[in-house]
Amino acid sequence: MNNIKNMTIGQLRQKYPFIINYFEENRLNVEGFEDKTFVEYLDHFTEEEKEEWAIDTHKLLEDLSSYIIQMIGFLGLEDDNRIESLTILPGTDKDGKKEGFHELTIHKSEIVSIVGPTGSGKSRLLADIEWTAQKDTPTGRTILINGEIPDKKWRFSSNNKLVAQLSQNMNFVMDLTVEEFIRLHAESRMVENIERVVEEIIEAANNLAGEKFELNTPITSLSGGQSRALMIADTAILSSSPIVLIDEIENAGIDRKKALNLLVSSDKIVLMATHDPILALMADKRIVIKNGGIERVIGTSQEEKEVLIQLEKMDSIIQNMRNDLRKGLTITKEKFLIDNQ
Ligand SMILES: Nc1ncnc2c1ncn2[C@@H]1O[C@H](COP(=O)(O)OP(=O)(O)OP(=O)(O)O)[C@@H](O)[C@H]1O
Repeated sequence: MNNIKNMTIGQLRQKYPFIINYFEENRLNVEGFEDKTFVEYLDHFTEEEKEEWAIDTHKLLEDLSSYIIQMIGFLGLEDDNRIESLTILPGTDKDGKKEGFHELTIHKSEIVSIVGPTGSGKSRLLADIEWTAQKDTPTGRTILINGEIPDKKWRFSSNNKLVAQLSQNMNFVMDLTVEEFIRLHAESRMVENIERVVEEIIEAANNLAGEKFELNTPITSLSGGQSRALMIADTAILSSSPIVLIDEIENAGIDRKKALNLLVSSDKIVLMATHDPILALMADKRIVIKNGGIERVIGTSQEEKEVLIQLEKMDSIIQNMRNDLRKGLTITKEKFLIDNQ
């Protein structure tokens, strides 16, 4: 909260859209001062003006902080920037044996992949994080937020979720168009410039999806890949959740690299369970799960990053081939010969 004084009015309005009401209530016209801090704005009044309009700068500044704190409390919103890290403390594997790591802390803008055989417990780890487990799940793990035991409110608040889940089954049942869906979400988040957000989300989603869709497309008629793309764009741009959990993004028919970049660029902690080598190596670290327990945590090496570049080339060949086949074209050797040196 200390940095309110250092934020520009534009930044304040973006972070706390309700703040326009404060300016209105106090009959302060801040137009044209978006690049100035609130203190700078108040300083622009002359002594005569302050007297004439009874402007008490000191009080206005103090009231602004209280107003923001009260509104956040009232609306059940949280300052998501407060989340800097997520820590996993070990529990036990399926045989009750202690897990093979001491503690794992993941910071903002980090991507961690979760690998392991089918049924080994990848989804269970994501579920532990979502529930902010406190030795009260089958694994006995403990989840800390910013190094501390998190408030239980995270578990139950629907408006203010710690975690956004992007799961394989993204079947919409609501009878809404894409635009109505985004608007509804934007309104519930009290976004100021809804039009802009709607535009941004549809653009980002179409950038991820193979086939473009329109604002008036009913969400029930989106393909699996398109609804995935919409949810990822919506989560990156509009969700207040600082942690994103992804279970199996691979078959979604979207540009996986762009999707991850979009999520990470919005300062989120991203954890994804995956069987896909490209996604596994794109992460900064990977958690290896075996028999229900975290066996080890591996940092992605420089050599692996180099292999990843090759893998991405191979992948783009496959993607192009897929697109050509979809378009009814034939496959030629020249176009798809892999240069393997
Ligand atoms: N440490 C554990 N102790 C007890 N049960 C566990 C543990 N870890 C996982 N399980 C259980 O094992 C089962 C399989 O786990 P899970 O569904 O997480 O596997 P998965 O790795 O996600 O599989 P897939 O790759 O098929 O999606 C679940 O019922 C889960 O609750």
